[in-house]
Amino acid sequence: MTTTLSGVATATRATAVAARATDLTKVYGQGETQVVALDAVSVAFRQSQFTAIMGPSGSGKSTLMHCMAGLDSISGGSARIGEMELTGLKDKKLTQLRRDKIGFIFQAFNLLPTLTALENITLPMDIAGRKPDRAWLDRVVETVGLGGRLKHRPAQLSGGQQQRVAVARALASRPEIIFADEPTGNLDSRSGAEVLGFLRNSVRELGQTVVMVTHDPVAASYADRVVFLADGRIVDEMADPTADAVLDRMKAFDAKGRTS
Ligand SMILES: Nc1ncnc2c1ncn2[C@@H]1O[C@H](COP(=O)(O)OP(=O)(O)OP(=O)(O)O)[C@@H](O)[C@H]1O
Repeated sequence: MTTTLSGVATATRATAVAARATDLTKVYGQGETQVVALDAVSVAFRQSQFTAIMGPSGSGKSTLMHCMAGLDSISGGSARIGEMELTGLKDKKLTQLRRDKIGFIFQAFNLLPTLTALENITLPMDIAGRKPDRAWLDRVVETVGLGGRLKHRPAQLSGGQQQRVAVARALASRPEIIFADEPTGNLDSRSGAEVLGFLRNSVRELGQTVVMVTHDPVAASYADRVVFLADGRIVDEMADPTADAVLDRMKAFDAKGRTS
């Protein structure tokens, strides 16, 4: 049994659910222009697990992530972060929930150019007026592996290093769950591998929970589990994925249509 920094046993955390969708439905528009982006999706994301969400373009990956993260409203069913039900939460509570319980990583790194790497990492907590847990921050920074570059500004860092700063920023407040939307989409394959390795370490060594949308079977192979979406429904999932197995599954979508 591995013990995380907090002393919480990973084995215990692994059985708990960090986020859950139950019959989650999202409909955009009305009448003839109506699009059912999510069609009664039920899925649980366990703590200390790295999940990749894959599927053809337009299958609902980003919508699922946005609804789960409280960035978009829900048409039906429910979305929960930990024990907190998102439906019906007022804007202020939703903002608090996003700030306190959720970390975000986007394709664009979204770092502030005038701040150093370290200042960028602690910025969300500084804004919230919260002191970072020093031991945790040290551990995150160590896992980031930026060495002597913490005083550098974003322009002095490579794309991969900048994205690692963004990952560390998402981790700094120790959120319940991190949602990453194509985090390696702007990176070359070497830098992408660095960032993915770091994300995986944050799960294995720090006990974090990560959900990542990706189009890339190699990126998905870093995850513990892949969930496949097609036409707004979950059509399959795979444990301990390899890039080849994921690629084969994606090809099956093309060969048999989206609802295979
Ligand atoms: N704001 C919106 N208004 C109307 N329709 C939308 C909106 N956002 C998404 N959709 C539609 O919902 C469906 C799912 O979109 P979504 O972006 O979640 O798919 P995706 O799997 O993330 O696609 P991609 O891989 O291309 O990013 C698509 O048919 C899309 O056109």
